[in-house]
Amino acid sequence: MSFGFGLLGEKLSHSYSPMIHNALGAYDYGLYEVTPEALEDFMKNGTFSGLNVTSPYKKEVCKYVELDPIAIKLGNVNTVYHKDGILRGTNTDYFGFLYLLSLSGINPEDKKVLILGSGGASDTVKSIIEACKPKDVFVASRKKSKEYVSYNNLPKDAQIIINTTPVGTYPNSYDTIIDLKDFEKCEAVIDLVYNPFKTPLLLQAEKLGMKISNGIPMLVAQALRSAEFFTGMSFRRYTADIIQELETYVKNIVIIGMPGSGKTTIGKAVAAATGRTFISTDEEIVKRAGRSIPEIFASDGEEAFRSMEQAVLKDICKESGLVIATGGGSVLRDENKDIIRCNSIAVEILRDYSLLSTEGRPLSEGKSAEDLEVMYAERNCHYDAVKDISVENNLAPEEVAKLIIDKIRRNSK
Ligand SMILES: Nc1ncnc2c1ncn2[C@@H]1O[C@H](COP(=O)(O)OP(=O)(O)OP(=O)(O)O)[C@@H](O)[C@H]1O
Ligand SMILES: O=C(O)C1=C[C@@H](O)[C@@H](O)[C@H](O)C1
Ligand SMILES: [Mg+2]
Repeated sequence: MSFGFGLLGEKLSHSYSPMIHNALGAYDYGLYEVTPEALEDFMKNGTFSGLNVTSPYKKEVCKYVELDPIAIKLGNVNTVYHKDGILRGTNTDYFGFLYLLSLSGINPEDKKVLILGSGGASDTVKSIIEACKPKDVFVASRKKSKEYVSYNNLPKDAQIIINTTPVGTYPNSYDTIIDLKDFEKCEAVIDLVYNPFKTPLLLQAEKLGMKISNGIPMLVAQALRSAEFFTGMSFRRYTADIIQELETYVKNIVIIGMPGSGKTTIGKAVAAATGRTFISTDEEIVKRAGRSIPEIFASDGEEAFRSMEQAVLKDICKESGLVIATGGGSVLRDENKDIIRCNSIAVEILRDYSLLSTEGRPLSEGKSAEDLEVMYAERNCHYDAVKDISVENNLAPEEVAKLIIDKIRRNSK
């Protein structure tokens, strides 16, 4: 077996590591999905140049490599590299979490901290949190042991909560591990998950006014530190730029707006200008149902249509890097707002009421410009709750697309 650089783990479809490492232009980096039964052979006989290691192998891999002091202290390895003919193991997650914590402005000193999960990432996080002089640290685990609290008996007065479990990771992007309503004293939530951008846990924390951070800063900082072990070159000065580029690149661009405002037209133009794949949720509903939208409304009613729309949104919005045109009423259901926001930048298309197309659109067909203005007044708060940016659709579609791309770039700075 011959391997270059890459990420070793069991299930890796969610990982942005190849994107980060390949962006450095210094080496080729791939994904090595290996089953537990094949791990020993991979570690002993694979002639790879260097590895990152992720769940569930960070502890297991320790037996195949020469550990440095930080890996010994944490008892887990996320970076494997060759030096002086020896296969060595270190831990750059430590460095990554330190970076995340300082960027987040969350200070654990004198706070009650609850860490969810007891795997490799949990040990790393705990070691850093303990060095910050917290009031108390609790680790929640499904394993029964004196050192852990159980999920049935979590400390409800925790002030900082850190999720180190994979719960909420793509493709199970809508799963959540706890309900923050039970934690009245909680001020800040860190979720090490980075795909989706905002897990349901982070979206809830944001709504409750808590400070939040996802796992992207940690992912990028640990990757660049690993790259130093792989190549002997320094890459840290690129950390902030890569975080920003990654955010813009991986988020979907979701187009929202009134029926007939140009969501599909402009969405296609944005996809053409960026090389992204375009998907229309309405077209997907029609494909799945085998009927047109007016037919679905006529035979099953609006609620049934909205349920089909929600199922389609859930499937599409958890993907990355797409342009997604939604139906005009998709923002009306509260659950859809979170589905749209979890991994996307939302762009609202605004168009003069007199120019809105109404033909074949069950909720606006036959309505005057005045009626449509009333409809917008009723819906405006829903569009506002979801949108990141808005753009007037009063130029050629290609020009409107350029405005959107430009606004997204400026918005992410
Ligand atoms: N910038 C534009 N210039 C010229 N025509 C446009 C522009 N934007 C949209 N249109 C036209 O307006 C009509 C409605 O556009 P489109 O179907 O893209 O709207 P939509 O918001 O996707 O509608 P729905 O709510 O039904 O999904 C189409 O005939 C489209 O060609
Ligand atoms: O999901 C990923 O790509 C990774 C996650 C962490 O385990 C990191 O330690 C690993 O290097 C890469
Ligand atoms: Mg459309």
